[in-house]
Amino acid sequence: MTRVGVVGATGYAGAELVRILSGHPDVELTILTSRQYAEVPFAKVYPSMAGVVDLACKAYSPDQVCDMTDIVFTALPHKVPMEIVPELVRRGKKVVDLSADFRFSDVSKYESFYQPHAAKDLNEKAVYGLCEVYFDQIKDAAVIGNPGCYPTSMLLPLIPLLKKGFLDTRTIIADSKSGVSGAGRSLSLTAHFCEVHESFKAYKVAEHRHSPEMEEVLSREAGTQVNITFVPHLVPMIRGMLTTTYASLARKASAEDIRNCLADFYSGRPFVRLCADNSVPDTLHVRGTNYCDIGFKVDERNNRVVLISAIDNLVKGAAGQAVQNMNIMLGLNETAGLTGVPFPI
Ligand SMILES: NC(=O)C1=CN([C@@H]2O[C@H](COP(=O)(O)OP(=O)(O)OC[C@H]3O[C@@H](n4cnc5c(N)ncnc54)[C@H](OP(=O)(O)O)[C@@H]3O)[C@@H](O)[C@H]2O)C=CC1
Ligand SMILES: CC(=O)N[C@@H](CCC(=O)OP(=O)(O)O)C(=O)O
Repeated sequence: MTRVGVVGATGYAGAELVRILSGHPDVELTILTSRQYAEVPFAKVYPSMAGVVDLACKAYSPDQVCDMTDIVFTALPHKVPMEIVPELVRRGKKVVDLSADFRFSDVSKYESFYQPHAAKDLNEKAVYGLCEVYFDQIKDAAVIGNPGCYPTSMLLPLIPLLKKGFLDTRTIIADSKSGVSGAGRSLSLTAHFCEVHESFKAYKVAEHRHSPEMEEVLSREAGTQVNITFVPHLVPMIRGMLTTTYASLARKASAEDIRNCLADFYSGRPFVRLCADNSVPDTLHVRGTNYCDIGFKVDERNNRVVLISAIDNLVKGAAGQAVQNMNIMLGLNETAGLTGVPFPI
């Protein structure tokens, strides 16, 4: 059995990793870390895990984590992983990092939207873990920069069409709605019940830190600089993310052309589902799963395509994709641990 540790296990993304990994057939969870809950049983922090997870959290110690693991997930705030991941890798561990610290090829972009980078050499070797696009590079990677939730939901429908030249790359607008768990477990006024319940608002309009992440990947895949306008919204639900992306067509394309392009690209890929004609993705249909559901409409009057995608921000947008990356890195079945049947409602 491969031994697995989760650093930052008590946050929402970390806890979701614990949920998925505790049901994984090929790995054993050996260590969970947290500062606030050191020595506290994980099932006391998350009572739903009683009888499922019997580990107590530990304060982070690199020696202990290295002794007890073969692969480590870091589910920590940005900036913390770049301080600890280099030592883990030096000591032979594979790492899947859920923060933005290892997502950017161009470190200057990271630095202009986040902070100075303290592990530039390692960052050069890291692979962007968008599994359906970078499978071959992920197989051999020592460090994965697990994609952001908004980028995952927006890149999956766009990339196949971009690569086939269907889109006018100057016209892309993406509009996303996220559940509040996307903001993490730390207390904040923004995520306060009275501030979000019965509320629906945009935030960081055209200046969210995920825009440069999306643009870097889109530009790489299109072979030309792509700039987008991205507007995130917060909606009063716990988990789920719905993204609507609008782009002008660069050439005439029918609904059949768009469907064939998406279907070809994702043929045989277990976690991307194309919706039937005239039906649209719904966050309810992917709740708790690693699926990304994609629907689209060709707006013929305006020569535009409208793409709609739904993911669970904590699963395909974070922990599920991280486990999918681990499976690919370890040569396991890509779906191992991720095949739970969706809730019908
Ligand atoms: N929530 C989501 O939907 C998504 C999250 N992510 C990414 O996953 C990572 C974790 O996010 P999320 O779970 O939401 O965040 P949370 O705030 O819920 O959890 C953060 C975790 O890190 C620990 N932690 C916090 N500060 C530090 C620190 N300075 N040093 C060491 N440990 C620390 C916390 O435990 P303790 O304080 O006890 O140490 C906790 O376990 C982030 O990088 C986030 O961007 C990515 C995609 C989606
Ligand atoms: C609803 C909400 O607040 N969402 C977070 C993004 C989710 C996330 O954790 O993204 P990273 O992995 O890049 O940090 C935000 O807008 O900051």
